[in-house]
Amino acid sequence: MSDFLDELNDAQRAPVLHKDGPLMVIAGAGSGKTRVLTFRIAHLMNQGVDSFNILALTFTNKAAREMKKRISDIVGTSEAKNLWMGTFHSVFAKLLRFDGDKLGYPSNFTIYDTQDSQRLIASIIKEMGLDKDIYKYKQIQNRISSYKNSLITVKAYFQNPELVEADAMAKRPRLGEIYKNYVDRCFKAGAMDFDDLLLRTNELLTRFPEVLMKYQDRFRYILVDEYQDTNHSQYLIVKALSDRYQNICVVGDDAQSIYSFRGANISNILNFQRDYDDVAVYRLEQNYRSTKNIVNAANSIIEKNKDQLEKVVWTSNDAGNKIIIHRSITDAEEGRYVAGSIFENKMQHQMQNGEFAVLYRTNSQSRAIEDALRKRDIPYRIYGGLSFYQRKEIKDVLAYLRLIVNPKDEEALKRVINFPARGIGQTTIDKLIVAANHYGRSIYEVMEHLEKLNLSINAGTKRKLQDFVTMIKSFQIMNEGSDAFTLAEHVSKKTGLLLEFKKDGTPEGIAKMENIEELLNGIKDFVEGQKELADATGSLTEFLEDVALATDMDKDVGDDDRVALMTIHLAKGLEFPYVYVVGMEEDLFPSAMSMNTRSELEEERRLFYVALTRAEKQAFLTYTQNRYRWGKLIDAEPSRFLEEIDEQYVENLTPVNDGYRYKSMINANIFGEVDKSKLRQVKPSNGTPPSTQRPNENQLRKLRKLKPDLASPSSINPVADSDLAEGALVNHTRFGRGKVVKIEGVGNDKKAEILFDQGGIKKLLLRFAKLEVIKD
Ligand SMILES: Nc1ncnc2c1ncn2[C@@H]1O[C@H](COP(=O)(O)OP(=O)(O)OP(=O)(O)O)[C@@H](O)[C@H]1O
Ligand SMILES: [Mg+2]
Repeated sequence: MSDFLDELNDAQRAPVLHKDGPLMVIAGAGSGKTRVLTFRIAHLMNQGVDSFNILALTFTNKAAREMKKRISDIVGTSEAKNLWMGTFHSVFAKLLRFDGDKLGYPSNFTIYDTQDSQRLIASIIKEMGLDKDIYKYKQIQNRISSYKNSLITVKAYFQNPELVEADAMAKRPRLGEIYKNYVDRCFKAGAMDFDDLLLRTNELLTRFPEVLMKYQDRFRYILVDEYQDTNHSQYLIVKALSDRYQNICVVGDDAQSIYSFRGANISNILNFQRDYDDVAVYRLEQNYRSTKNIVNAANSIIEKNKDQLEKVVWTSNDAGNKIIIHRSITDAEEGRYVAGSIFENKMQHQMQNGEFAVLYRTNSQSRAIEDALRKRDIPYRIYGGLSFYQRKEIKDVLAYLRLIVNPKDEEALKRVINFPARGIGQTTIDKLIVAANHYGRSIYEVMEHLEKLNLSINAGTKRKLQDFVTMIKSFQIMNEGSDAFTLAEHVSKKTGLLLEFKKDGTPEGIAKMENIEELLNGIKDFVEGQKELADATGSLTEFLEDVALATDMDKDVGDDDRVALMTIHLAKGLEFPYVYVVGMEEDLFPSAMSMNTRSELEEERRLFYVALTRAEKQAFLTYTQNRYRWGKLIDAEPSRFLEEIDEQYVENLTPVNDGYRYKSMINANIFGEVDKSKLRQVKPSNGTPPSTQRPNENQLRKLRKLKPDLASPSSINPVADSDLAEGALVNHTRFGRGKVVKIEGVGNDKKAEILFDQGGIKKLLLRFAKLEVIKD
C-alpha cells in the first residue's frame, strides 16, 4: 500500500485510521484538519470502500476540486470519479435532480440566485400594491431566507403566532403573504432558491422514508469540513443521512465560527457528542502553516474569548518576522502602503503576485487598495465583488440558456423577453403576469396558449410573443443533440445578443461582447472537462447548475498570477504567504453592527483570528486615522484587536514619540487618570521570546488549564485594589495567568510582582496593568 500516511503526524494519523463510527476533529487553524479529511477519504478507498459510498461536504467547490485531485493522486483517477464531493448546495442540488420530482419539481429545475429572488420579491411587493419603503425587498428576502434555514415553512410561519405578531409589530403584517406568494411563484416557475436546496432536501428526507433509506445506504461514509459553520438545515441533513451507519466524520474549529449571521450554529459542534453514541474526539495541536510569531499572536487574541473550547496550537516553524502594524493618515495612503509593501516584498523575496492576499471586513474597502495596486501595475483579482456571472450581458445569455432548459423560469423570461428589443412592452408583460397568476400557470405557458386565451393584446404583439416561443422551441430541439457550448454559441448569435453589443460600438459594448466570448470559452472548457467524467456529458443542464452554484472563489481563471483581494469571510480555509489585513479600526473591525453583545464581539474576534491565521510567512495589520464612511470623512480609532495582540509578536511601525500607541488604549484603560507621557510604560519590555519547541506535557497542561472551560463559566472579576493580595491568582490580558508574589508601593506607584505561568516574573504598575483576579 502507498506510504501517503507518512505525510501525517501521529495525531493526524489517528483520525485518518479511525475505523467505523462517529468521530470529530476539533483543532485550531492550520493544524491539518482539511488534510485529515482528504487523507481519510483516500485511506477508506485504499481499504476497499467504494467511492460511490462516500460523501464529502466542503466549504467551497474549489476546496472540493483540490481535495479530489489530491485523492486521485493517491488512489488513481478512475477510483475517485464516483465520489460525491462539494458544497452542501451543489451536492444536494444534484440529489434533488434525481428525487425532487417527488416534491413536484421538474428534474431540470432552475436555481434562482439571490438577485433573481430579490427581483421576484420586488415584483410581488409591487403586484400586491404594498409600500416599498416599508416592505424593502432586500430585507424581506433576508427574512425569508432565514425562515427557510430554520425550516420555518409558510405553513409553520402562519402557525406560529409569535412570528406573525413580530412582523405585525414591525409594521409588516403582510410579510407572511409575501412569503407565501414567493414560494408559490418559485414553485410554479420550476425554480428553487439557494435556501430551497437545503429546505427541500430536508423535506424530501423527512416525507419519503424510502428516499432517506436509499441515500443512507449509499452514503455510508460522510465527512464534513468546517463543521462549525453548518446551519440548522445543513445539520439536520447530515444527521438524517448518517443516522443508519453513523460513519460520520466532522472536522472544525469553534474558534473559526464566523457565520452565525447566516444561521450557522456553533452548538452543532458542542452537541455532536450528544447526538451520536461513542464519539471519538481527536485534537490536533501542531500548526504547519504559519510562523511562530503568527501562531502565538493568534493564540493571544483568541484566548480573550470566553466561549471557547480548550485548545492548544503550537508550531515548530521558524519564529519568522514579527507582525507589522502600520498606521496611515487616510485610506488612500493605506492603499499606497499596501501596494508599496507588496511591491518591495516581491522584489526582495522573488515572490509571485498570487502569494499575497489583502483581506478586509467589508467589500467597499477594496476600492482604495485597487487604486493603489493599479498605479503600481500590480495585477489583482477581487473575489466576492460582482462576479463574472453576475454581469448583465452574461446574465442575459444565461437567461436564454435557462429558458431552454426550463421555459417556466419566470425571472429568466422577464429578463430577455424584450432583450434584444423586439417590441414587447412592459404593459404586455404585466398583462401576461396577471393572466399567469389568474390561471395558476407560468408566463411561458400563457404565451404558448395565447390563441385560446382572450387577452387584450393586439395581433401584432401577439405575433411577436409567438415568434419568441417559436425561437425558444427551436433551441430546445437543438439542445437534444448538442453539448452546452454548441448551443450557447448558436443562441448568442441567433438571438442577436452578440450583434447588439457589437453594433453599440462603444468601448463598453465591445467589452461586453468580449465578455460573452469569454463565457463561451468557459463553456467550452467546462464541456471538455465534463466529458472526462463518468456520470456527465457536458449538457446544458450540467453547465447551468455549475454556474448557479459557482461562488467567486470557484472561478479561478487558471494560470494568471494576481494578488487576491477578498473579505475575511471568504478567506476561510485558505492560506497565503503574505497577508495584509486592512482597516483595523473601531466600528469597521470590529464592525459597528456587531458590538452590542459579548457574543457578537466574540464573533468579530474569531473573524480576526481567521484573518491572521491565513498568513504563512508574514502578516501586516493596517489602520488609518481618517476614513471616508457613509460619504463623510470621519476620525477613525485603531481597532481594539490591535491592542489585544501580545506585544512581543508585533512590530509597530507607527511612530511612538507622538505620545501614545493606540488611541483606544486610553479609552479602554479603566484604571485612574491617563497620563499620556507614561502610557508607554505599559509596554512589556522584557517579554519572553516564544518557545521554539513543542511545549512539554507539563507546559501543555498548564496552557490548557489557562483557557476558561465552557462547562464552568469563569469566575473572573476585574481587579479591585483590595482584592489584590500576595498569593492571589490573576489573569493578565497579555501574559495570561499568574500568581502575585509581592506587592509594593502605594497609590499611583503601587506595583505587583507576578509570576506568570508562561512568562516568568514581571513587575507591573497597577494603575495601568490589565489584571483580573481569578476567584476560586
Ligand atoms: N503533517 C503535515 N506535514 C506537512 N504539512 C502539513 C501537515 N499537515 C498539514 N500540513 C500543511 O499545513 C497547512 C494547513 O493544513 P490544513 O489546511 O489542512 O489545516 P486546517 O486545519 O484545515 O486549517 P484551517 O483551520 O485554516 O482550515 C497546509 O498547507 C497543509 O498542507
Ligand atoms: Mg481547513
